[in-house]
Amino acid sequence: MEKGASFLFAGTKFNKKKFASEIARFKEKKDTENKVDYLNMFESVNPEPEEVTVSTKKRKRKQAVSVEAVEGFNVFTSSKKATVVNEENKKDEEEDKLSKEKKKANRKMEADSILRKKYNIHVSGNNVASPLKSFAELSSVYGCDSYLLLNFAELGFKEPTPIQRQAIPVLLSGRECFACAPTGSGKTLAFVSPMLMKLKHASTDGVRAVILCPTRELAAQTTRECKKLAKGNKFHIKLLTKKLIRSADLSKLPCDILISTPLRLSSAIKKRKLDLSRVEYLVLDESDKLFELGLIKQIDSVVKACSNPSIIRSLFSATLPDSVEELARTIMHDAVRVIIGRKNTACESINQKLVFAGSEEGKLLALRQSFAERLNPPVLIFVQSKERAKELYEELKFDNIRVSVIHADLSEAQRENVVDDFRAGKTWVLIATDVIARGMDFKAVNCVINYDFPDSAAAYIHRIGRSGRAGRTGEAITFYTEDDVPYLRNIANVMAASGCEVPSWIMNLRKLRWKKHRPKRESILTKPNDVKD
Ligand SMILES: Nc1ncnc2c1ncn2[C@@H]1O[C@H](COP(=O)(O)OP(=O)(O)OP(=O)(O)O)[C@@H](O)[C@H]1O
Repeated sequence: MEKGASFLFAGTKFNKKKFASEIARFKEKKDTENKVDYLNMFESVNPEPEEVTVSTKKRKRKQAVSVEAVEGFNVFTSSKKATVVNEENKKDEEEDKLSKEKKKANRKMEADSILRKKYNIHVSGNNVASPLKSFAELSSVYGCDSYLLLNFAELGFKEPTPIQRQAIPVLLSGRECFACAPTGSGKTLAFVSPMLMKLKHASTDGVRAVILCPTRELAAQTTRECKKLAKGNKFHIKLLTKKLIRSADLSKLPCDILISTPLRLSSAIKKRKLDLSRVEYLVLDESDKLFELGLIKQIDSVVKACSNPSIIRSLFSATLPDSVEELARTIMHDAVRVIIGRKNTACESINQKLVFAGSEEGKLLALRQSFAERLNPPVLIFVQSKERAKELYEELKFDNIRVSVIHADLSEAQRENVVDDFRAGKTWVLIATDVIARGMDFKAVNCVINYDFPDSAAAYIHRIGRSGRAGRTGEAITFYTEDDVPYLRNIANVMAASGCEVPSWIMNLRKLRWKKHRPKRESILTKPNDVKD
């Protein structure tokens, strides 16, 4: 049979030349009819619903293209159509991809918010990185070197604490950060680990990261913690001491991480001993303390000296007043705010009590009585001045308890020894001023006694936070006299917010705007100072 001839005419001789024009007309009509029929049929059999998923649409278009290709009529029309359909397919694929991405993003957002709810993590800011499910994610998601995870394991850290879950990914994602989390909740690791991860290896390119701490003791402790976490990597981690400033040409000193108090660092900057223009990370630990009036100039000079435009700054504290946040925002870019639990509250694992002692003499009696009944060392006692610290030490040193004292009149070495002895359990009771109220991590302090009423709610939170650390329980006893009653309500609010019982009469007191409360108190000494035993 001749190619293209109809089956009906098989065996019949047909003069095609003679009937050429009719054939052409007939064929043309038939083509169109066929096509219309086919399309009509397709539309009626498969009416497209108003809302169809992108993939069903695509399938239909694919079917349409394949049927047209089999029919083989009008090559130009169908190839043009195929191009249009191909473009539509491409668009569909893109839409498909976008919708999948959107769904994935929604699922991620849901999972993030479930995790945040579980750990009482509150964040504000755009595109905040997901909280960590485990430390293992540091390696699977962020490519963390194995030494760091080994160090966590060696230190017995199995799970990240809530602040670590959120602040670490925020910092690793290159964002600046305000972080407020309870005392003893692992903030140090939360800012040191991302720093170590980002710095990757030791270098001799000058200072690359700076951590500022309000006191020498805290700076020394943070240096030790940094070194423990960096074990296995050869980072140069330096505590800025007077000796170091005197002895070394700091500009040539290999130093990846420099830890200092603001005063020491700003004086080294002033003497042009230090170049901080390459600093990539700046952490202000106990940031609200650093932003207090006395330190603000020094902080300002450090912030200015860290002039690298891509620097990442972060602020960490257990207390973060709005005024400090406002001030800090002026120097930070697009910072993420991470709050664990409620801002400015005490650690919930501390059992807090208020004790009316009547007078100064009453306080000493109450203290001796409580030690006679039950002394559960280590115990930390806070007083409001170094003079009072010395007086209380004089009273207690012959009481057959291993007591020691720390205040600003001791030399750096003496202070270090006192802290070491207390850590080692050689002393049971340590009398202190607020110099060690912040950040100091004495592992298992069982009880904090506020012998003198604290001068602010923040001071209260930090003082009692020396116990009940890393999930342990602790006890806090606050003595008060008539002089302190007007300020009781402020402390009672902190107690109530962390779930402690407070007598209703205290909650009914008028709330005072807190001024620094350091009333002049009668001497603690029961004997004149010059009478030697
Ligand atoms: N993931 C973890 N698991 C268990 N313990 C941890 C973990 N991270 C840190 N710690 C331990 O918790 C204790 C408190 O940590 P850290 O001193 O960093 O607290 P902090 O939040 O800075 O407290 P503060 O507000 O008083 O300065 C330390 O002894 C530390 O070793």
